[in-house]
Amino acid sequence: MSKPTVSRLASTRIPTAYGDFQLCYYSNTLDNKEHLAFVMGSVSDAENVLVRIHSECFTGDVLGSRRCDCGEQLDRSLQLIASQGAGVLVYLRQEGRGIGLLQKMRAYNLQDQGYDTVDANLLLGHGADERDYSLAARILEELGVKSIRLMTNNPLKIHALESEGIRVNARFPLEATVNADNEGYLLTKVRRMDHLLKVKPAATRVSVITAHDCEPAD
Ligand SMILES: Nc1nc2c(ncn2[C@@H]2O[C@H](COP(=O)(O)OP(=O)(O)OP(=O)(O)O)[C@@H](O)[C@H]2O)c(=O)[nH]1
Ligand SMILES: [Zn+2]
Repeated sequence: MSKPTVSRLASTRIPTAYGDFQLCYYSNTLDNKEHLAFVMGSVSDAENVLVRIHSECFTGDVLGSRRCDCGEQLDRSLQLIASQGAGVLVYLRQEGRGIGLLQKMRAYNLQDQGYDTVDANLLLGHGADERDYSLAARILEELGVKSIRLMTNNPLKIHALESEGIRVNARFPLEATVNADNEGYLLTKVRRMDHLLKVKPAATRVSVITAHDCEPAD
């Protein structure tokens, strides 16, 4: 099967609390969703660009839900990009790890009955994680990014990007604040999804395996 392609249809300046970003809107040949890149500084032809591949989470990103760490990761990654003066946040419309908002809401109800985030997906007839990173790779290529430092705790995301031809030179951990509502969820990500987090009891910070600096991606 041929690789999907992306086309940048528009780009506009978005001033934020962290400075000015360019919001780039992409069409693509894989799905009908509005995938985006939020770019600061000069990234074309650049090596080791600081990158976040963020999967849409309406409840966490927009509503500030404390069930997950998405909103905090979004905010922190924009802050980190601004602190470096350059970087890219790719915003993929893969709500609910690819199952969509409706099914994620049903999965939340199952979690309130005691199932974990993985089993809830499986009970609904979905995979644990249905995301695809091919469009993220094509967007990074379209921006001219040569190699990246990826802000993530998810090793599968690194492998998926590498298998799409992206050079991931380093991983930058993203801390999360543990609370009573997300503690079990974070623990499941560690135990069942191999996320690189050490979850301490609620009301403390999650301490990530390598706390503050980039580490080799492999
Ligand atoms: N199906 C489902 N999706 C969820 C749940 N909680 C968060 N999500 C979605 O999960 C996606 C974010 O994935 P995460 O597993 O939190 O993190 P990640 O992107 O794999 O890894 P990081 O790069 O470290 O953030 C977003 O699309 C959220 O909407 C849940 O309980 N069930
Ligand atoms: Zn979330």
